[in-house]
Amino acid sequence: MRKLVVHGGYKLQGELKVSGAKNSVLPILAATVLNGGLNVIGNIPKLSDVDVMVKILRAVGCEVKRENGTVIVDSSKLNNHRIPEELVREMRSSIVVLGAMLSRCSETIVSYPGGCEIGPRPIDLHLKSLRELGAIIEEKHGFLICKAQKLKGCEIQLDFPSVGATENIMLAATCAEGVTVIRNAAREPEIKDLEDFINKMGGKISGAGSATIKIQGVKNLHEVEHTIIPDRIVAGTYLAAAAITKGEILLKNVVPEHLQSAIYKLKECGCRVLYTNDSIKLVAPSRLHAIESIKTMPYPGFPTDMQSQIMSLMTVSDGISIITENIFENRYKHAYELIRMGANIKIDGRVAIIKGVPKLTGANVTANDLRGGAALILAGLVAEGTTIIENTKHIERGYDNIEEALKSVGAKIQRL
Ligand SMILES: CC(=O)N[C@H]1[C@@H](OP(=O)(O)OP(=O)(O)OC[C@H]2O[C@@H](n3ccc(=O)[nH]c3=O)[C@H](O)[C@@H]2O)O[C@H](CO)[C@@H](O)[C@@H]1O
Ligand SMILES: C=C(OP(=O)(O)O)C(=O)O
Repeated sequence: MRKLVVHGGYKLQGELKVSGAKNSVLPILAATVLNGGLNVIGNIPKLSDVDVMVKILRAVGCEVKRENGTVIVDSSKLNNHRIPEELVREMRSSIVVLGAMLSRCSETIVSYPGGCEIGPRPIDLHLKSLRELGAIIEEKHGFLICKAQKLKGCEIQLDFPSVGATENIMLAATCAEGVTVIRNAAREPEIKDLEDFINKMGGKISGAGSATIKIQGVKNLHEVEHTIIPDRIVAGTYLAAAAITKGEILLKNVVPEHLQSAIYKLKECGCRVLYTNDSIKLVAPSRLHAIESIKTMPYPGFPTDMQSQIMSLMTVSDGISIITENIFENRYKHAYELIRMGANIKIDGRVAIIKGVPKLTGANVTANDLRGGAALILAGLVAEGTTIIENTKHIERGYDNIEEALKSVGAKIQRL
């Protein structure tokens, strides 16, 4: 099992370029099966989740070439409708291949998806919506056997603005007969990126980024070239890393607009944050202030994917901070690891109360999920002594070489 060793106490200073967004690249790679042709996609991050999605595409018959940061997918020879179970179980977002495959094939078989353990992650909204579009889905022995002769556009009201369900509907409805309208759709920037990608291949989608998305089904799609948007959560993590070490950082290749809720909280804890259209500069204070209330919400609210990292900051802030995790039921496993490093945190259901301490101390800790792992790196950067983080495979799902990035701005961190 791989480990990261972090020697604390070094201020981060310098410039970092942000990689492409995991949560954009995964549904966009799934969308490459739609056109039955060539897809050239740039700004692809090196992530284990991307490796899994590429394996899924190859398993269904796509030809996939990877050259540096570009992936070229030729989906013209799709010849298998069964998605290998071991791949689907490796990550949650593999479920979006369902909508894309149903658009291309009259039948597809997938298992229930896996992913980080951050609480129950049902797919009822995905299945209900796909059924409303006309898919017949049987659930048997952990598999979903899905059939669709011709999907038909319809009006779909989501009970919750689920990111994955919104994407699955967009993918399935792209070539459906007639118009589909999604109400209470997710508004994340990655949804807009998926809309842009599908439209570039000839789809007719409008409204992404708002709560109502309209998809006019089309008969034919063509080849496409696209560049993935920067990862707002990676950007937020780097800003938090600079903040916790009392450092100063300039991020390039970033969309500040996508990070407004995180920037707002970083300012609330005393950081100076300046930005242009595609860069953000953060200057940390000599002591971070506590934040009275952080509540995770669907975009544009504070992202659940930044909750763990902001918690690390709060452990060494001046005062008491309160976090409420509204999206996932069990996303506080990192808190127990932070406590091993000297943090003062009380968890009560969805609420975490963090009393800032003057210092953390290095310890042996375990990354139980992706962002929890990132939070432990941040804590390690400021802790006295050495922190050893085990089980880093989760971190590799979402960060493209995080240790090299942090090293380049002054962190002392190595992989064992
Ligand atoms: C690959 C990707 O884009 N992952 C992101 C996506 O995950 P994902 O798409 O899985 O997240 P959703 O927006 O679907 O989930 C949000 C909430 O809705 C619930 N739910 C969802 C679907 C469903 O059918 N039924 C249901 O009850 C979930 O259990 C959760 O409580 O959005 C999450 C919330 O911003 C982020 O943390 C993930 O990083
Ligand atoms: C929870 C996350 O991802 P996924 O939905 O892919 O598990 C995340 O990116 O923090």
